[in-house]
Amino acid sequence: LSAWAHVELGPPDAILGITEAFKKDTKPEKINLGVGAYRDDSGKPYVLPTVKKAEEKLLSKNLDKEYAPIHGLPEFTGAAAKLAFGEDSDIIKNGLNASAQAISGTGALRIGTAFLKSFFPGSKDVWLPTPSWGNHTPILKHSGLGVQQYKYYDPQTCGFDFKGCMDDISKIPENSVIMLHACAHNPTGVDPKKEEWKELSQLVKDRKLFPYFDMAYQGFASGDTDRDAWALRQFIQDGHQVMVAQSFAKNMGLYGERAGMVSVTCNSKEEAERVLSQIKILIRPMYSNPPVHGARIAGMVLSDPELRPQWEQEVKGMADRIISMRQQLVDNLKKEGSSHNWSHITEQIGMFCFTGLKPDQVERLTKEYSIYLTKDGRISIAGVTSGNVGYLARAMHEVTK
Ligand SMILES: Cc1ncc(COP(=O)(O)O)c(CNOCC(=O)O)c1O
Repeated sequence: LSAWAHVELGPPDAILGITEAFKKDTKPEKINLGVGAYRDDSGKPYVLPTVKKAEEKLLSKNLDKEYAPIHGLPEFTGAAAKLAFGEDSDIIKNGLNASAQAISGTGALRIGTAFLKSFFPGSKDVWLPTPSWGNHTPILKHSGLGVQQYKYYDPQTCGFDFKGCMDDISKIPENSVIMLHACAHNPTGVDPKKEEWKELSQLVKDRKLFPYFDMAYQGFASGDTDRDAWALRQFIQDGHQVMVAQSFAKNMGLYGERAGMVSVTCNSKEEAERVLSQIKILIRPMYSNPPVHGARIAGMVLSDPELRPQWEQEVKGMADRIISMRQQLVDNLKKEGSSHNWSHITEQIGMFCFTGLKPDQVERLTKEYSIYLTKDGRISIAGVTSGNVGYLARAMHEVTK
């Protein structure tokens, strides 16, 4: 008898399953709105010119392939910390961040939650917004933490349930961890307004909660890296100690290079050294040390005086295309004669849009129009182009009449 006779077939990943079905579809007008990766206006993946330039510069340096330090390449971690906290922040000036390069944003969350499991003095429950990124719960479970949820999205308005969120957070037991999406909430695209963030910060402080920011889209949401880090920096300014997970998958297009970082803010440089020493002890038996290529690219793009401003323009270009597609989709829905209020499509921000379409309407979009999206009505705006936005609007109008 085989040792694996008992192993069951696991459920397919919901998002990858959509891409499989999309690939099998032979209709020329098919559209894939499931994938959470940027596409240019011709529907192709986009390698940023500054990333290509950085790779050429790296190649000419004839670098070796030696191991990186357990906590990553300093030329990457230093630059990524400045991007998150701000060049002239106290955190950076006083060396108060314990930062470790991670296997992209997922790895940053995995290491950060493993650190919380071992060292967080309070509850081992982490509170997620409802809904949250599908991978948050499995990552928390892998780290042996509990998962709880607080209200966040309002299906009535397809917007932020600020009141429900505040009510739920005011009931979270003191000394718990609360996960917050720094910008471009996945899957809803719904972000709190600045005034709401300020009230959330005060309440999180009153409840003595520990904020864990997931910042996977800095620069990709609004087009401005400082604007997208505003909530994180506001919380720090309000006196919170935070943990933050960064990803360069979207804002630098380094999806498959797996460049990310986890940071913990501390009360002194000495404390940051103690914290980092324990994070390194967690990393060593997990994967020992991180991949160097993506980190070298990201570190160079962020630090090179010629590449950095160009990158800021390129990430703004991606954000602007997404924002323009949101507007064009709403304009086309109006042109089709839809009487629904679609303003949430332009009020939401980042890669994704929670359309408010019901499962049966999603079903019809796929079956009758070969438009692929997740059952919850989430569409990746990156999959919308000036070439298919008219067809998408017509189909959405037809199924919501
Ligand atoms: C909120 C959030 N955190 C973290 C991450 C981490 O991504 P990575 O590990 O690629 O950096 C992601 C990437 N999600 O990818 C799109 C999707 O499938 O919904 C994310 O959306």
